[in-house]
Amino acid sequence: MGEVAAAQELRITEIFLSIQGESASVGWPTVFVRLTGCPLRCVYCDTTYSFTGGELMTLEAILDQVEAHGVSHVCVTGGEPLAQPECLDLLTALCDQGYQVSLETSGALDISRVDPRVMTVMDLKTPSSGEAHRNLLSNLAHLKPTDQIKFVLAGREDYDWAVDQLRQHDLASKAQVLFSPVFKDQSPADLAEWILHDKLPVRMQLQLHKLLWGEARGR
Ligand SMILES: C[S@@+](CC[C@H](N)C(=O)[O-])C[C@H]1O[C@@H](n2cnc3c(N)ncnc32)[C@H](O)[C@@H]1O
Ligand SMILES: Nc1nc2[nH]cc(C(=O)O)c2c(=O)[nH]1
Ligand code: SF4
Ligand SMILES: [Mg+2]
Repeated sequence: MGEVAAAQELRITEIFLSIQGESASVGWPTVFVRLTGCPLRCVYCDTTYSFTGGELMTLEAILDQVEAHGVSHVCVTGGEPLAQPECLDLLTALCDQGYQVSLETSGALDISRVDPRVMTVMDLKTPSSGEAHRNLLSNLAHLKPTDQIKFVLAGREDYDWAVDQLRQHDLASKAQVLFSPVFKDQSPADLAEWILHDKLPVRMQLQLHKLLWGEARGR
């Protein structure tokens, strides 16, 4: 190494402005920073284009691009953002700049070192995703009441499994719990009826950006 430490770089698929379509921040104008790469392969994944490619960017260049969009909410997603260790420094730098920062993560990587100012949205992968064996249950101990535990569901088996997880781990006492249908693979109306029938303490979610714009990339 020379005298000056190498600038930290992250591999980035895209940075774009949109309406937050998921989570408890739904509806806010938000800058999305989508990190490249994911060690999971959920069968329903709507972002497979983020698995490879991307562009190396310095932390400084990312912060500049975020700032240029001029809004106060930032969502760090992917791919699996925590698969790049430098993501932790990006999250802290965004918080230091005063943004309201959320993180979308698969729940398969350790969240214990995520800056406590970040709102973490942690997926618990359902059986139909094919990746439920990757869920890191030790993450549950690191969630704050303002964080969210998310189930993305396709079919009654996923639903029954999610209800079981909810009760077994008393999830509603740890964070807000979100139930969201896999786009086109789960009837939202059926999901709503199941939740009401069981009077579950969960928030149902539809992906607002897909209602607005379909499956367009960078939205
Ligand atoms: C693309 S992932 C990126 C962050 C992280 N890898 C994860 O899985 O949470 C963001 C969110 O989109 C959800 N998602 C992906 N494909 C979807 C689909 N077809 N329908 C509904 N939600 C989907 C994921 O379950 C996750 O909650
Ligand atoms: N509008 C919009 N909102 C989102 N919230 C989470 C997203 C994601 O891909 O993680 C996402 C996305 O891709 N678009
Ligand atoms: S963890 Fe997220 S990005 Fe990775 S395959 Fe699953 S939904 Fe897609
Ligand atoms: Mg998305």
